[in-house]
Amino acid sequence: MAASDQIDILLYGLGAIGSFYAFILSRARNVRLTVVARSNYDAVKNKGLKITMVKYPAEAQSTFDYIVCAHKAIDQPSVPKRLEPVVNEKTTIVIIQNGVGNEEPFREAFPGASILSCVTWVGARQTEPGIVAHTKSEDMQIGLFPNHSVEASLEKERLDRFASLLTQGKTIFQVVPDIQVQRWEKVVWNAAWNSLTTLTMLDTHSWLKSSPGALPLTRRLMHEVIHVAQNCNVPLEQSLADLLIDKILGMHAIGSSMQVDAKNERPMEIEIILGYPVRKGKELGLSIPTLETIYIILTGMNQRFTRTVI
Ligand SMILES: NC(=O)C1=CN([C@@H]2O[C@H](COP(=O)(O)OP(=O)(O)OC[C@H]3O[C@@H](n4cnc5c(N)ncnc54)[C@H](OP(=O)(O)O)[C@@H]3O)[C@@H](O)[C@H]2O)C=CC1
Ligand SMILES: CC(C)(CO)C(=O)C(=O)O
Repeated sequence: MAASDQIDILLYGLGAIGSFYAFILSRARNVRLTVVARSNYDAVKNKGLKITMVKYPAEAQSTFDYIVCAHKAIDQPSVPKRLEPVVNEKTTIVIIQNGVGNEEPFREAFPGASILSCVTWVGARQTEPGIVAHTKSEDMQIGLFPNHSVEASLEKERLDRFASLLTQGKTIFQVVPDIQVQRWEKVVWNAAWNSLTTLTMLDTHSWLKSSPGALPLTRRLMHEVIHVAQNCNVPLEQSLADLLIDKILGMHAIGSSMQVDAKNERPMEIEIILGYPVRKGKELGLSIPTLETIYIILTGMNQRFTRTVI
């Protein structure tokens, strides 16, 4: 392979979703993949996978064409600093996480970089260190978080190139014109199902059947997030709430990645799923009492799991 054809990718956060997409990217031609693994470093290293593994980005001692962030968005603003040694003027950041506002700390730290923002519907879980079960569905939407200081043709080239790797990796995905629509749609879903399955420790269907108030509360919560999105100029319809409720009722009952975190007493992604919409809603003077209440209670619960991240 000519060095100029090689695409250097760093995958940051080798958990359930990171492992899934590391597998996809490892199937693409010309990709040299390096992964940053933390707690599962030894377990994965001992399996002899043909990928380069490091514990800290700086250990890679090179820069990357793409840095795929699939870590939990727990303390998002702390991550760009750790990636600084491996970012250069050609690096594109790819974010595969739930939540909204995830891109902002990266744009602030790397104002010249392109950012690709992804919403995945893959359901996966790391059952033991280094072992990941793909539990349900496979779909992803990807789009630019536009950077007006980068030429539009270059941004598109970077998007197309990454999309071609996903195609070669044989995963299901769509390139979309305004990814914020899909990010907010997914956050309406996560704000409801992740929060309510975590607070109750029930699956989605048991929660909905638990009392006559459960369905209306779920709908109210979704409507408030949609209201915030609309006021942030993201064109969602209020009818999305009923679509998402019908969607869940048409599926097997599920828990959520947040519920898994709570069961494992690990920090939960409260800020990017609830905190950002709450802050936006308050800035805009919107009435969001249900969303705010759920956010405050989950923030309290999260205190039990908060620990120092190294
Ligand atoms: N799991 C799912 O079904 C779905 C998850 N998502 C989203 O995908 C993203 C990843 O979730 P998921 O794969 O489930 O999470 P996991 O907990 O399985 O994996 C997260 C990985 O990132 C590592 N990590 C976390 N924080 C940091 C950090 N600050 N620096 C370096 N590594 C870090 C963890 O290491 P360590 O083990 O050492 O903590 C772990 O290996 C989240 O935003 C989640 O909401 C979206 C759709 C579905
Ligand atoms: C897998 C899925 C789609 C289930 O709601 C999810 O996003 C999560 O658990 O965080």
